[in-house]
Amino acid sequence: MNIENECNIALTKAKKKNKSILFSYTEQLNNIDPLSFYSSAKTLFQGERFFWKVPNDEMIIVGLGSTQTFKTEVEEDRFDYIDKEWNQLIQDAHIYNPFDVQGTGPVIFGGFSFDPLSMKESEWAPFNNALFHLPKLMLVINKQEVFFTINILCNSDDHLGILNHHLKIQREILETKFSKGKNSNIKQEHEMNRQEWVDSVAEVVDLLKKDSQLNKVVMARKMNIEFNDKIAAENVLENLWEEQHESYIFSLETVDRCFTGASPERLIKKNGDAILSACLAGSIKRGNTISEDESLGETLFNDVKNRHEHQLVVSMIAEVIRKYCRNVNIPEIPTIMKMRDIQHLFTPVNGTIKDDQISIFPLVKDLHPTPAMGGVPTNEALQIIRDKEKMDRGFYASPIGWVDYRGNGEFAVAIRSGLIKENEAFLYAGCGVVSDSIPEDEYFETKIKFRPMLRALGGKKL
Ligand SMILES: C=C(O[C@@H]1C=C(C(=O)O)C=C[C@H]1O)C(=O)O
Ligand SMILES: [Mg+2]
Repeated sequence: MNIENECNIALTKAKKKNKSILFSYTEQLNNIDPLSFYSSAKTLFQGERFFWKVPNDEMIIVGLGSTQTFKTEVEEDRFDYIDKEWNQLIQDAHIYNPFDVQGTGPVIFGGFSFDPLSMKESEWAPFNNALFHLPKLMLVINKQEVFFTINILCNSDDHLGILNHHLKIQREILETKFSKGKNSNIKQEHEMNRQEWVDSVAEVVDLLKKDSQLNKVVMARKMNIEFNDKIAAENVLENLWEEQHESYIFSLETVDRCFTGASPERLIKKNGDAILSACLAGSIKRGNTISEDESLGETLFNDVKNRHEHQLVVSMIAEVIRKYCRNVNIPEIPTIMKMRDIQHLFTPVNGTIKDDQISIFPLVKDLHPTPAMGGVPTNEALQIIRDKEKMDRGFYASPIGWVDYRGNGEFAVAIRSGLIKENEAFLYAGCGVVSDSIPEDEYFETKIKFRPMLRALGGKKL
């Protein structure tokens, strides 16, 4: 069997070098349903699963188990840390991957905390400042082609039994039929006091008015929901898939927690030397009729406050992308992106990377947080967020995504998201506050942004 021969090469290398060597083997398979694949591994791999789907379904990745987990508490350098650790592992790896397709072969999936210097809350503790899994088993569906990768860490004293063990697990999961459980019932919802939040936004508006150097601060709030029984992350994911098909759908599990959501916002994509980013900021609700919806879209497009909020994001992203890319292309005016519950101003950005040896991590590091999540200037805005928000955003509003061994990858901004922990869910929503923001309107905007997660959790009829 080819896989045995290849595994033997890795085992020999591990013996010769007297160290652990990553063995990664990719093959093409017939169709597998990604959600069933994720769900079937509940018993075996809960706490070590991830899920990723892009808006047009061109890329779906499901990872199960963890051959290696990369976690760090370092602050500023958390991006470099993951980049280095990942590079070190793949440098000596034995990789069998005959496919020249992005996302195949060994891939890590994970994300970063929003702000390592913010206050810490216990619900986020196991995520650290960065958390990535290299899965044991991974399914990748790239433009309808199905690939399956198995990753094994071979120690110097291991033998072929290690491969058989993995193949047995693989068979077990592929043969498991999963039946969807019922949604849990909500016991109670708790939001931070409305007036308190509105007041803190008003304080930020005052700061923005007083200080001409300060242009924008993104303020978020959280909602805690308690359920009668444990929440099934698989159900939430399936609901998000059905209800928010136009979004990035993601989940990242660790220990007894699952961070999941449906984000409309790409941070960065790298495919060879092609770079894509997106500016998304400025929001308005959807209309009840086509004509009301169109007229709301027009109002958004012509609204000075929202255009300003948006332009601040475009300027910053343009600067970072120009630093790394040539042939940068950014339309002069935004278009309207319509999601199920909300419409946004949207400007796509693309370019060609100048240095093709560079990985995606430095771009992620320089882009995060964009003024769609932090503010302008970044550091001043972050300090105000720490002072005024008084909560731990955890991985909310942060980069979440994947990187393959060739340095390709994609990160979305993890908004419209929530953390599920047994029978509790913590949902987050924020909005760009500028000097002409009306605090009550910003409250309403965050209310709309909670909807995708609330609906997926079986919350209020929306
Ligand atoms: C911060 C969020 O969304 C961001 C803020 C927006 C705004 O203020 O108009 C729009 C899109 C997102 O970039 C969120 O959904 O929590
Ligand atoms: Mg806004």
